[in-house]
Amino acid sequence: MGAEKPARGGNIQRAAAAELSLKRPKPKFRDVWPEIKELVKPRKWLLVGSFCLMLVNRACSLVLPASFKPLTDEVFIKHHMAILPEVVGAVLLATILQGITSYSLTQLLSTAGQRLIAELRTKVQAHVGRLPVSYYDENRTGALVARIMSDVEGVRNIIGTGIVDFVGGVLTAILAFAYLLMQSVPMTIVTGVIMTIFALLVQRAFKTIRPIFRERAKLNAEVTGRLTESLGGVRVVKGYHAEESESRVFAGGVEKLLNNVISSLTAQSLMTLSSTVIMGVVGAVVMWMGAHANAAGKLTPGGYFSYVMFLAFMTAPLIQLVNIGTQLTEAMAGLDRTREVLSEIEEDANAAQHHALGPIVGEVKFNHVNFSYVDDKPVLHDINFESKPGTVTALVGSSGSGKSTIISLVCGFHFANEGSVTVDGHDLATVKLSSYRGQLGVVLQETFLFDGTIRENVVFSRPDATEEQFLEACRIARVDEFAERFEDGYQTIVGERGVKLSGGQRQRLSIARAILADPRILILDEATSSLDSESEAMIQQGLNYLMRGRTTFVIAHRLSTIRKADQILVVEQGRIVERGTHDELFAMQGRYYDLYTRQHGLETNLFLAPGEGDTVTA
Ligand SMILES: Nc1ncnc2c1ncn2[C@@H]1O[C@H](COP(=O)(O)OP(=O)(O)OP(=O)(O)O)[C@@H](O)[C@H]1O
Repeated sequence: MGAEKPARGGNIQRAAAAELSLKRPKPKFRDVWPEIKELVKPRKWLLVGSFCLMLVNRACSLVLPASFKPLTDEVFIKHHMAILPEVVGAVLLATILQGITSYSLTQLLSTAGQRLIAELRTKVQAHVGRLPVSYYDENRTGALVARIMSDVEGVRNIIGTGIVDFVGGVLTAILAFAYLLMQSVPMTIVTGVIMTIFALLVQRAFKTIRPIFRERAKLNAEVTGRLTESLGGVRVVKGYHAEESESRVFAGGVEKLLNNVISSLTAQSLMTLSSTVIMGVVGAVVMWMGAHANAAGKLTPGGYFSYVMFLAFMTAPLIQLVNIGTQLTEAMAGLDRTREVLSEIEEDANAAQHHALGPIVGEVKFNHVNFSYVDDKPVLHDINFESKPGTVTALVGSSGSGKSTIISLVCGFHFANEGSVTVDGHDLATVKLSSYRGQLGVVLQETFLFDGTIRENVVFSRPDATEEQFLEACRIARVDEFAERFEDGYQTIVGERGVKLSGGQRQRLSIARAILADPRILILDEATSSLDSESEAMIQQGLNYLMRGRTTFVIAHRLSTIRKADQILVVEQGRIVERGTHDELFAMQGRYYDLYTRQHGLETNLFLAPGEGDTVTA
């Protein structure tokens, strides 16, 4: 059993992810092929249709160069005017068909490409949402945003115009090459050799450019991530007058990005330069050899012009391939990173976590739990306690002692390395987390609010709540008192992270949210900040209601909560050093007594452990 648990799995997952990223420094076409196949499969017929259109399009494009031979040899030189209408008619018809097919291709493929981006974004976001908390601990928000929004952008080139243009280009080149061979074998062999060298150069250039693109996406994510953080933390930035240093950090990131773009631009312009030179060389060779072939009576003037035109038709797609190749390279790099994210194991995908919980009563037990975030750095040691259904367990202790970690284990964010955490007798490591989390409610110190309305923020925990249930929750949590005073009532926008509300209002809102969720197990991380006594009283009333009949875990700071707790666990350096009720612990005159009496003189209703708040040791 033990070996299957996701806690160990968590470390294994991390190691596997690290190993995977080491193993895949560069995406190869065959690596991303399964993904491409998956994307292409539902759009098979669209692509088949597009290829047919492409065939017509490319065949039509060859009519014009082919017309040069009869036009020059028959019409211009021999004045056979009878064939002129046929030649002109064929050219006109072919051009019109070419135009129509080009238009349809762009329409069909661009729409399909954009739709694909939307689908892929939704898929990646949903997957990221289902990943374990440990994944978020290790990845920056900005990087995740880039994974979801930018990385999938490039794939439009795979389904979109990129791949069809690519194949179309190759097809035209082959057709043109066959025609050239029919006209003059020696001239075609010489130009063929030069073109092959060019193609090899292009391939090398792709190899150089690919890592630059990978690096660019990484830099982009870093710069965007830092920018998001500094904009989000504007109050701290301004409070410390750190605008300039933030600007410097940003400028540094932008500079790196610029250098990256410039290095890829250099490679791209080198490719353009070499393609121009190659065209010149091929042109000169053809001119030289064509003139000699004409003098020897082996090539008519019409044959020569038509040859030159076909050559141009063969070279143009080759040069176009440089562009499309770059786009495809970019798309593959993006797809590779997307695949990396999609290959992360979702919380509920762990085979060991198969047990779907029905409604629970909320009996939580820690059985000799040891836990570490990082190997060899244990955070919890032999944690052993039981919380009976409907009771309050308060956790107190110094900062960094492991209180939040215990709560994380109750929430199933992390799992015990040794021992087990059980809910109603079921080991959380074997439980389908989606069936458990629906019965869990959290009210955290850092209230998490969206930039939406008060209503949206409350019903977030239960989107299908009725109007009565919503209003009842707001009334119990005393949200009604301030919400109804706003001009827009419950439709008032709270601002990013709730900046337009006071600390107390934010807390009341998050209590309403938890009341509406009606959880069996409640997690409370009380705010340490002093609130005025009126707010405090209101919040306490809401909390009292909320805690009633639920198994509550609270990182407690308010004495009222602690006094009322059925058991208090005093945590120090990852161990429970004392346990009991307030009266029992107080009478013991141990660590709890110490913490309590030291702080009591400073705060009347606030219990601050050492290291928390602005405490002065008495
Ligand atoms: N995601 C993490 N990765 C690695 N170590 C962590 C992580 N979260 C916490 N820790 C470490 O685990 C230890 C316990 O932290 P925890 O947050 O549980 O303490 P706490 O008692 O809740 O502290 P506070 O009261 O200050 O919030 C600390 O040493 C901390 O550095």
